[in-house]
Amino acid sequence: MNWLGLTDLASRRLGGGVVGTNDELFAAADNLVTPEPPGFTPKTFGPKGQVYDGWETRRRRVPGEDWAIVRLGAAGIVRGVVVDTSFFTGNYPPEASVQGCRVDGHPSLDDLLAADWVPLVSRSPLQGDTANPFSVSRDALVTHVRLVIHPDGGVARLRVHGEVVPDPVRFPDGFLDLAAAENGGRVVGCSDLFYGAPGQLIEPGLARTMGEGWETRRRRDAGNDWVLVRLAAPGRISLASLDTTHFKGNAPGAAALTGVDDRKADPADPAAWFPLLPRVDLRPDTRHRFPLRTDPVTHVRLDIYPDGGMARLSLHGHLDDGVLDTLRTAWLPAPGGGRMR
Ligand SMILES: NC(=O)NC(NC(N)=O)C(=O)[O-]
Repeated sequence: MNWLGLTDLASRRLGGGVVGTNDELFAAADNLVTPEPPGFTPKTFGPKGQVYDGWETRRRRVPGEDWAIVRLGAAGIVRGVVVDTSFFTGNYPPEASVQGCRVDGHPSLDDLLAADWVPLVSRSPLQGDTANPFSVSRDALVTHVRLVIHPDGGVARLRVHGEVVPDPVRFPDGFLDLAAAENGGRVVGCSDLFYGAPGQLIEPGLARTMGEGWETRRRRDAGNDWVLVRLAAPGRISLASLDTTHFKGNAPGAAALTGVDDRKADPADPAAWFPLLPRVDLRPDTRHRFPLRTDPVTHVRLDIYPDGGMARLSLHGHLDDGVLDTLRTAWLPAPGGGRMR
């Protein structure tokens, strides 16, 4: 499995955050979950030393290790972790390990320190100034991860790629945005990502700028651009929102939605796809809402004509029969009040 293409569960864009650390003298652990790639300006000194875009602890003078605990923006099953030491050359940690835990609700740092942590990445060597990838083979639903560096040093980013398992308490009636990344939706294909990543279409909230959407290059042929979303779960869509906010001179002229149910047909077969929203004109800089009434689908394709940019795509609807029960089962409290054994 190419787990690098899975959602970064820790990303600040989904609401991930650093809950605590034992040391961040040189650089704040909060930087670990910054979505943008790390940067570095050499010979830039603040009151504590060279400024780094990452988490950096002081040089340890007693035995031990340093740690930072990250609350995932979306709970799920971790398939791989990247410990990115970009720009840390003479001060990267020689080794790291990662653990996960599940604590439901809104735990304090003390709750988390007392949690039962399970290994996700065993103590492993790191390289400096490198995105160090580690695949994870444990099928555990986790809400938090702990990065431990042995014995000290700096890490620019921690990426925690995995499959979102949405907590059904968030949608008691089974009605949700089936495309949303925080619910488990994922962009699995697109025609063009020249100017902006298509995964941004399904991130939470409104795009603050054109740069936070998906934008294709100007097409000079007869074709059209498209993006393919694997929904969080099978469901019937009743409201599609196609948001061209910020795209004033480069909104698509029109768009259409088609869908497929991969439990009944092969998405690779073009004949399996059926219309959800027939081709409709779009306006620049506008949040369009289209009421729909669809059969259950697992994948949705957005076609834009001929090219252009979109800020957000949301597809609200009801989960198909049985899906809510499956999610409730996944989230049954673990023995010991929700803590994983
Ligand atoms: N030049 C450095 O980066 N020195 C140190 N770190 C910072 N941030 O200044 C260190 O000792 O790791």
